[in-house]
Amino acid sequence: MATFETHPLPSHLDLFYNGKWNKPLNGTYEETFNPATGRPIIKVAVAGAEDVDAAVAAAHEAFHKWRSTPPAERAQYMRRAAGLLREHAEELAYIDSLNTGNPFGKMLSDALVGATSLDYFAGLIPMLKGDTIPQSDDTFHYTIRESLGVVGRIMAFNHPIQFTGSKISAPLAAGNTVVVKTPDQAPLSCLRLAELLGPIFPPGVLNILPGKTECGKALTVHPLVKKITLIGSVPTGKAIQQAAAATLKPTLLELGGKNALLAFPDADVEDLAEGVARGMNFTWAGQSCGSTSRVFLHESHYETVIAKVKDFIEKEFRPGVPTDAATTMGPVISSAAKERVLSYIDSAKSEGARLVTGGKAGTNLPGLENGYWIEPTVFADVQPHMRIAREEIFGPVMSIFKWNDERELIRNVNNTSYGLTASVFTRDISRATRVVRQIEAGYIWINQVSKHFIGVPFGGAKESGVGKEECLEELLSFTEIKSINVLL
Ligand SMILES: NC(=O)c1ccc[n+]([C@@H]2O[C@H](COP(=O)([O-])OP(=O)(O)OC[C@H]3O[C@@H](n4cnc5c(N)ncnc54)[C@H](O)[C@@H]3O)[C@@H](O)[C@H]2O)c1
Repeated sequence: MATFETHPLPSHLDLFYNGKWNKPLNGTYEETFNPATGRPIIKVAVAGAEDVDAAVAAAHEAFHKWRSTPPAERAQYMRRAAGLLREHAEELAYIDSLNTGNPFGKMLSDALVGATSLDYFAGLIPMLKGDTIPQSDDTFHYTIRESLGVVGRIMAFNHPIQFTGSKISAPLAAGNTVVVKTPDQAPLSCLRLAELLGPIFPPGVLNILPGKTECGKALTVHPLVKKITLIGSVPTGKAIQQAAAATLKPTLLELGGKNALLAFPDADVEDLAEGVARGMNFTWAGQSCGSTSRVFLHESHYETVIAKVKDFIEKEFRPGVPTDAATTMGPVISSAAKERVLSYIDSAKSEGARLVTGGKAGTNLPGLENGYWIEPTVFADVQPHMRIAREEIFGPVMSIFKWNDERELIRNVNNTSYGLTASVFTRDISRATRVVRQIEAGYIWINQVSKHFIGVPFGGAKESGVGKEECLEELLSFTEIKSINVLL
């Protein structure tokens, strides 16, 4: 098992901007916790509005040189960053599992996703080109793509190193400088990332601020921040869009979901049961925006599949020390999150849903008794009016519905203001193709769940987000088109 000795914590706990470590101007440091034990790990700086000013000024200063750096050279910087991330993936994964409670094995893949993203966007840099537009013989019209300036990137807590590695990639590739606000609850891996990657970029190009809401708000309203992006909840997305309106700042928002899995009678029940269980992402206690937390099973296989899902979950997902490579399930992020999830479990019971498995908090594992543990929980016979059917829980709680009429199924699936992901299980490709057209969601799987594929646009419909990531469109969204008209 990894330990502090084999995988040390970051040695800097301050703010990284202008190519160096800076103390927070208000002198504030706060504890960050290990959610598996409930114990504090170490105190970390909390950036305030004045620190944001200083970091943005440094990023603005660096912008003019960075945007003029030849594309091939920019790509080299990014490939070096990808290589370093890969080289240090184990250590970053260890820090993330300590600070988020997510199991080490999966955090290792997270770090590698960050590296892949840096390489992918480095490779896309040649796509930052303009057009020529035919008009008349005596004129010449063309466009160029320009970088925006300073980009603010605000992070959610569930995949800190993956998000930070991935989300700096497109804006940096497009010639922007970046100020990252780390997740409130889990800043440590981002600080280690700053130690590793910060020095390889020119000062001010990559800036990383541990901070909380005040830091996010200050970035959002700052006039020198030319685009603000968020991975977070719908209410935060709305607050950011409103605040960004004051400077007419474009936003890129990756928000929450209440995603549906639709199972048709011809689906293979073994594959389906595994897909239902895995789609809930119990490994990180259901804390994934893409989790298919609403499962619609056809009446013909309803009880059979429920029994198989229960078996699968009880065999597959067991709490354990998150830094241990064999652990398959972690806790939720905080005691507040634990209380919130438990209130949903209570509401499901009182509203008449049937508890299939789980439902309890806590674990007896030595040393983990005070962590924020909740059993993987499944409710069946859920009705559309119940709270667990309507609200994003962001915890290990799945709702199963029974259906027998396709039109009513689609109506219930779309009866939500969210629209992030969905999954359809059927062996009939014609039916799958017809059904996915009717589902109001931005990212849909057929006969699979959860996976992202670099290059395939990821982003929500309806209130689940604005804009697409992980693709060429993301790169282009960090540029602006300038049109030039020449009289010959
Ligand atoms: N669509 C996606 O790709 C995606 C991925 C992961 C998580 N999420 C969503 O994120 C949420 C869970 O993450 P969370 O609890 O960290 O979300 P959150 O909305 O509470 O916080 C997200 C970030 O926003 C900052 N913030 C909060 N209020 C702000 C404000 N007024 N102005 C500026 N910044 C502000 C926080 O400090 C934090 O860094 C869930 O809803 C989940 O579905 C979405």
